Amino acid sequence: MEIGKGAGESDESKLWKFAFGFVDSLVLRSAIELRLADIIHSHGGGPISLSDLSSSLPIPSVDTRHLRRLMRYLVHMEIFTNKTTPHVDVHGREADEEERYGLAPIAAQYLVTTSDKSIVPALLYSSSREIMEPYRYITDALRPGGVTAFEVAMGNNFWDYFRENPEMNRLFNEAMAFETSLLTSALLDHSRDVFSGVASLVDVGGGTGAMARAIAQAFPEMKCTVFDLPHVIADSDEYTSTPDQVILINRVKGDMFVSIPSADAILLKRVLHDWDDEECVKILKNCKQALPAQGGKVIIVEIVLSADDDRKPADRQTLAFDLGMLVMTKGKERTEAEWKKLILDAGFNGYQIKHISAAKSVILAFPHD
Ligand SMILES: C[S@@+](CC[C@H](N)C(=O)[O-])C[C@H]1O[C@@H](n2cnc3c(N)ncnc32)[C@H](O)[C@@H]1O
Ligand SMILES: O=c1cc(-c2ccc(O)cc2)oc2c(O)c(O)ccc12
Repeated sequence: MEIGKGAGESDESKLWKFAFGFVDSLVLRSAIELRLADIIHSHGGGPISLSDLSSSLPIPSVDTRHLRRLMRYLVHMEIFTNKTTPHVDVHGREADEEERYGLAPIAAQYLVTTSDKSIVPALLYSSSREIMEPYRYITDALRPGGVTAFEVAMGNNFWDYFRENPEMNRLFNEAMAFETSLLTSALLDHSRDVFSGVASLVDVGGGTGAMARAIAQAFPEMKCTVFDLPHVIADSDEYTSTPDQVILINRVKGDMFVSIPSADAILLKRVLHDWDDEECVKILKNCKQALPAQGGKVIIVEIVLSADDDRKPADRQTLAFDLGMLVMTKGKERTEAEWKKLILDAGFNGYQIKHISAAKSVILAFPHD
């Protein structure tokens, strides 16, 4: 313990933790690549011996002493559990002690790929080279002139890179759809009034249509359309079926900076935070053009930063999202005053904000009185 410090962590150990913060994400990635949670799950949830685990891995050979060290770290992260039991040899004699591993609750819920709550696509995406490497160039993103850290690291802008890399396009779309699945019930249960009575809706930048499908399922009379770039729409399914319903949505390819299909309501979920103010005003003006002459609304689902967030570092996740936008795109998270300015600059008449979950809000922008 440092002199003058309480019983808490020393400043030095805090700094070491920051310095090696990437280790946890990459160890988790290795656990996913090795399908450790799936193997233990298919072994009845464990416990499974180190030798059985080792012989079930999707790689041809492994040094079990190395695997044991990886498992030791994952047990420390509380992803897996471990027990040491005496190993009995073929003659019934007690030989060496043998490590056995089980799934901790977090792995059983989120890391088994067949679980409804599997977070595996989002973890593979966020620990990919394409997403980790740009963070090494944050300093470059501070220069005036608009080149993002992603462009410096990957040699292309974020959206064009995905267009040219189908595997990353698929991973990004899957990660976005996973994020949507976490928010769907909060959005539909707590904001039913926002959608009820709407005859047609276009989800602009709606990815592969996870949200449009959830809305179509909750409001079967509504004509729902997902609108996105051609390579994203090409990665989406035409329809999905539940045991009692076939959910059909329209899928339209296009560019929101050019024009947007007409509808009573336009949804923009986590789209505007990818763009600078001038680009957001352009997108919002195109949305306004797509709305009817009377009524209509734009439904924006985004983070609304509290005005003094830079003095409240407790909400680190929100600040990390904002930095993520700085690193990947030309966007940012915004305060209510910043949202108000964008909406009014795009020619809308009024707005209303509803808080829906810890991180997200619904901002309704109305074009007419
Ligand atoms: C951060 S993702 C959000 C996806 C989805 N709305 C969600 O919340 O999961 C932003 C989306 O905007 C789309 N996008 C980017 N540029 C676009 C453009 N010019 N026209 C239409 N969509 C675009 C991307 O392909 C991507 O699907
Ligand atoms: O690069 C990203 C990553 C995310 C993301 C991935 C997985 C999660 O569980 C949460 C967020 O979100 C992004 C996003 O919303 C965006 O507009 C651009 C890039 C990313």
